[in-house]
Amino acid sequence: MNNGEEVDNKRLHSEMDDTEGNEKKHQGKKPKWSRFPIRSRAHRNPLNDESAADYPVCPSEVDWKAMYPQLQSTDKVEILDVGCAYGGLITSIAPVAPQTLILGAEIRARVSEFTQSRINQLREEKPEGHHYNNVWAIRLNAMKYLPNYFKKNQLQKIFFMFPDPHFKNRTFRRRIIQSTLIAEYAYILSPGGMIYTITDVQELGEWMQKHLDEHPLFDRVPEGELVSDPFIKYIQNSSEDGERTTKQGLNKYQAVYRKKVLH
Ligand SMILES: C[S@@+](CC[C@H](N)C(=O)[O-])C[C@H]1O[C@@H](n2cnc3c(N)ncnc32)[C@H](O)[C@@H]1O
Repeated sequence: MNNGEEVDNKRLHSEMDDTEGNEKKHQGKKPKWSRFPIRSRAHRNPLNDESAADYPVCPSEVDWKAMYPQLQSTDKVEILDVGCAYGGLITSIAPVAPQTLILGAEIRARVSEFTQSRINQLREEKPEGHHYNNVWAIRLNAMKYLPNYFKKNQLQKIFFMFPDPHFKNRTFRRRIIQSTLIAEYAYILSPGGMIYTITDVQELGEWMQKHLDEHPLFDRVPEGELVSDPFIKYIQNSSEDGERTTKQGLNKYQAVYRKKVLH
């Protein structure tokens, strides 16, 4: 058991609680980026991706200071958004968890560059007085290179918001939630750390839940417990797909899991 890491997760939630006033201030005042002036192929094949030479060999080789200008030596990323696209979720939670380093991982290079420009602009404009120095996004194929960036037990939260559904049987192995990858997510998550999933595709929701339910290192967090989770409303509406599905009135299938604390 690692009490330190469990406490960290509680600290993170209380950070969100402490900033409730701050959070209210931000509601409905999120910077508007209704137009995304880039075109990028909607899909890349994550299994056919670039070579390992494009990535740092291990977490200590990553230039974190270049991403987070106010980084202190003990700071580390604690929240990861996999498939962050244009950064809707990460830029929404940055002001309400101001002491926490948040990273978005996006496989499409042009999209991650766009998200970086968005964050740089937020850093300049400081809407609502927040500095946005605690958030960044990188080009990263999360199906292959997460352990190059994150140490064992490092993260408190991983978000999978509206991942690509890959509908055809022959492309199921491209889905971001599956047994071998869940083992990798478990490795980089702290004991008590959480995985958040949401999709508007029922079949994919059932797939993600089945695979996470079956994994011995995770327990599903009961819906009742999520009522008091300060992050839950952000997974519903703050990413671009979250906004889109809300506007379209689509059903959303969410499930949250906690990594077991083994004694
Ligand atoms: C359907 S979009 C959802 C975007 C965002 N999460 C949202 O809720 O609006 C899925 C995103 O995941 C990205 N993606 C797909 N496979 C990925 C991978 N292996 N690693 C990182 N990003 C990936 C895609 O490029 C795309 O931007």
